Formats: sequence, structure tokens, C-alpha cells
Amino acid sequence: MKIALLGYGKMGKTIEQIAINRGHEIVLKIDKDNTDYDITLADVAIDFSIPNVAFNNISNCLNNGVPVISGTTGWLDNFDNAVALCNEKKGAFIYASNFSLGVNIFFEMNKYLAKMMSNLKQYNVSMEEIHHTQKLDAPSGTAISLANDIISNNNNFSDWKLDENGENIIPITAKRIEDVPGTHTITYASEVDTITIDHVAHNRQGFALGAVIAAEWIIGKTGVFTMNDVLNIG
Ligand SMILES: NC(=O)C1=CN([C@@H]2O[C@H](COP(=O)(O)OP(=O)(O)OC[C@H]3O[C@@H](n4cnc5c(N)ncnc54)[C@H](O)[C@@H]3O)[C@@H](O)[C@H]2O)C=CC1
Ligand SMILES: O=C(O)C1=N[C@H](C(=O)O)C[C@H](O)C1
Repeated sequence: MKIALLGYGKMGKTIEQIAINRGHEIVLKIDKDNTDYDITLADVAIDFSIPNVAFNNISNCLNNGVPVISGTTGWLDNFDNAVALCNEKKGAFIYASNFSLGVNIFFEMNKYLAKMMSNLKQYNVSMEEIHHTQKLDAPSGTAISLANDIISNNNNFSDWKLDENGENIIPITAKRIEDVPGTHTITYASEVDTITIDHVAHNRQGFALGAVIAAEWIIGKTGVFTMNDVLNIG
């Protein structure tokens, strides 16, 4: 499979190693100083870039009939436009805030726990995410997915806020510590006890492998998909 890497930073480089080990060819490595390229050279594109260019990168792929996997976070104001363009062009597109198998299992645990806690109003939920100091967005895309899944599965919470408490609000704290690949913790606290679940990434390999598996999976398909479609969990 011929892969275009849109974004050749920490994730782009990790994806390159994994893709080559799985027998793929990297035909384009696009970064901020190299944005004039022919995307049709690739069978599939994998976008791990920055929030304010992700939608352009994705649109370019869809306009040229190239399936696209995007892991970039912080651009979701334009997500509905990307879905509409994909449908209009009969293209293929997957966005996931987190491509790792472990986090996708954690997503399911979070939904299950949120459902169980729905009738237990004595518990307040909160979330903490910790990432490296170069991260541009806060809260993380993964934290937003987790919070939205709690809201969809628990009647006690209707919104999330960064660093803000309030009735029916899920407060999210974002910490930035050097070299942390990604840690997410969800806490339900009552007066008598605390329940905590967490996911700790040890490196970026899990995110990158998941993105390459998604790229292999999407070839020949049409539509907007999620990692649940790829991994067949949930
Ligand atoms: N969904 C997931 O599983 C994961 C998502 N991410 C997200 O992926 C994104 C990238 O993460 P990292 O690689 O750690 O960041 P990074 O900062 O190391 O790499 C981003 C790269 O994009 C480049 N870039 C800037 N303008 C560009 C353009 N017009 N076209 C293409 N590339 C351009 C930058 O020069 C930089 O090299 C972030 O949004 C991050 O939150 C990161 C890890 C896992
Ligand atoms: O920027 C990162 O590094 C990560 N970003 C994603 C997010 O915002 O959730 C996924 C992972 O946690 C690493």
C-alpha cells in the first residue's frame, strides 16, 4: 500500500516505522515546509498534523478520491463539514481521537461505567488528562471523547468544561508534563469512596499501529467510519 503521511512529526515518524515493517511504502512525507504535493500518488493518506491544517489536508484527500485517516485533534469544529464532503464525494474517511487498541477498550469501559453510575447521584465525576508539553490543544481529543461518552450514557451530566466545576458538568483538568505520551483518568467520587479508571500510554506505538491498521482496513471502502468499525469492539 502506498501511504502519504500528512504531518511528519512525532506521530508521522512513528507511523512510518510501523508501516514499513508491515510492508507498506511511504510515498509522501508532508510537513509545514513541504505543502505542494500530488496526493493522488498515494493509495491512502494518514493525517497527524496540527489543528488548523487538518481540515484542509482531509479535504484535499477527499477532493482527489484518496481515502484518509485522521488522528489530528483540536479541529472538530469542522468535523461535520468533513463528513458532508466525504459523503458528497463518495470518499472514505476515519477520524479517531485515539487509535490505540487499549484506549478503544477503555472507551467501552468508560461507557459501561457511566451507564452503571447513572442512577447513583451521590457520585460526582471528574477527568484528568496528562500530555507532553508540546501538545497544542487542551483538553485532549481523547478526554473530549470520554466526556461525550459519559454524557451520552449517564443522566447526571450534560456538559464538560476545562478547569470548571458546576452542576451537571464534567470538570476536565489538563496537565502538561515533559515526555508524557498520554494518560487519562476518570474518577467518580462520593462522600464514602472513590472509583477510578485510567489508561496510561507508555509510548506512541499503540496510536501509530492503530492508524496503520485503520489505513489497511479502509482501502476499497466508501463512507465515514470509526475505530469501532475497524476493531469490531463495542
Ligand atoms: N488520534 C490519536 O491516536 C493521536 C492523535 N495525536 C494528535 O496528532 C497530532 C500530531 O501529533 P504529533 O505528531 O505528536 O505532533 P507533532 O507536533 O510532533 O507533529 C505535527 C507535525 O505537523 C506538521 N505540520 C504543520 N503544518 C502542516 C501542514 N500544512 N501539513 C502537514 N503537516 C504540517 C508540523 O510541522 C509537525 O511536524 C496532534 O493533533 C495530536 O493531538 C497524537 C497521538 C495519537
Ligand atoms: O497530542 C498527543 O500526543 C495525543 N493526542 C491525542 C489526544 O489529544 O487525545 C491522543 C493521545 O492522547 C496523544
